[in-house]
Amino acid sequence: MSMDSDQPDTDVTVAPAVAETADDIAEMRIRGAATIADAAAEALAVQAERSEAETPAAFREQLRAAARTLYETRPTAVSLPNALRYVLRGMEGETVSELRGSTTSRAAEFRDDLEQAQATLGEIGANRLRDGDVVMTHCHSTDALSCIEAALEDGKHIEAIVKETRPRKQGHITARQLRELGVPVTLIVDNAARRYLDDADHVLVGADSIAADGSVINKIGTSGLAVNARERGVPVMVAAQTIKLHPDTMTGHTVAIEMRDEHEVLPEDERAEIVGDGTDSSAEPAADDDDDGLTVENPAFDVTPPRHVDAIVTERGQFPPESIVTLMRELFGETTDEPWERGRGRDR
Ligand SMILES: O=C(COP(=O)(O)O)[C@H](O)[C@H](O)COP(=O)(O)O
Repeated sequence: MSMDSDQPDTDVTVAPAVAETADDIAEMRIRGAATIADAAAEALAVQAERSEAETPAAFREQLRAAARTLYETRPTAVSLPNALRYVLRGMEGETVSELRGSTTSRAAEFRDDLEQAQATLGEIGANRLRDGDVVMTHCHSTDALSCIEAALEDGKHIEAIVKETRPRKQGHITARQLRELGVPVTLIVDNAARRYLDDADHVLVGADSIAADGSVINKIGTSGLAVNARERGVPVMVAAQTIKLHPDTMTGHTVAIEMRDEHEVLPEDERAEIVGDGTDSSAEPAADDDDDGLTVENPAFDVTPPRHVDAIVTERGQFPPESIVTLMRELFGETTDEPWERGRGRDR
């Protein structure tokens, strides 16, 4: 699924609104796998609507360029390339007007389906939650929240233990939305999760990608939580629409884990408190002028092996992780080529 950055840039105009959406995704003003997919489809529709291309070939190349711009923002949530692929495969027609119409209606269809899938998934996931259950959440997942919302609509009382989720504290978004739904929330720091698992009936998380072997790629900290939950006997439920299934993993590819800026973990002033400002002559000399000897790593996601997951809940039903590959084959076949690479990279 790699983009071929050695290809020469063609003179293609990407609508400013598309560049803005790409920036919002990269900077996490738009975040979460389903929300990213929705925004990407919307951006392609905007590109189609605002295109001033005079020929079908120019129109197609603009749409592909817009897709590449969106694709290059964040690497882990497969819902992004899946959304781009879906919309571009619906770009059909002999004239610019036909191409515009087919692309915008395909994007609208995608966005409707996404919303419907989340609602259906929520109803299926809600069946796993009993009246009075306590769920522990990690990060902020609209798919996971859909399960809780559906359980509430069924008249069940649900409570939540919400992990803060350092460094970006997406747990605060989860806590706010659960409170808006009237769910009693206990907010904890990530390090308190094992202690509070004794009070939880389920761990409920979302996913950015699901691999063919049933591994779940989600916010960093999910795998440790799942291991602890297994040790405590608390079932781990992953709420993930089929847009999260990663087709390339069927042919042996791994999912790229995004490494984000170290300043999310350690701002400059806090770094200075650790390494000093260079005026302490007794400090160990640095290896070179730029190296203060302190490395900060900030992986945004991790991989939870299937043996630590009890169920993956999709809009097509719930699956033990090991059998998710059958659904992947049914939905994707074996194709993994990217329509936005045509005319540039390996498909030229
Ligand atoms: O890991 C995250 C978000 O990470 P980030 O905040 O870095 O984007 C979410 O659990 C999944 O994306 C699922 O979310 P949803 O169910 O809404 O698709």
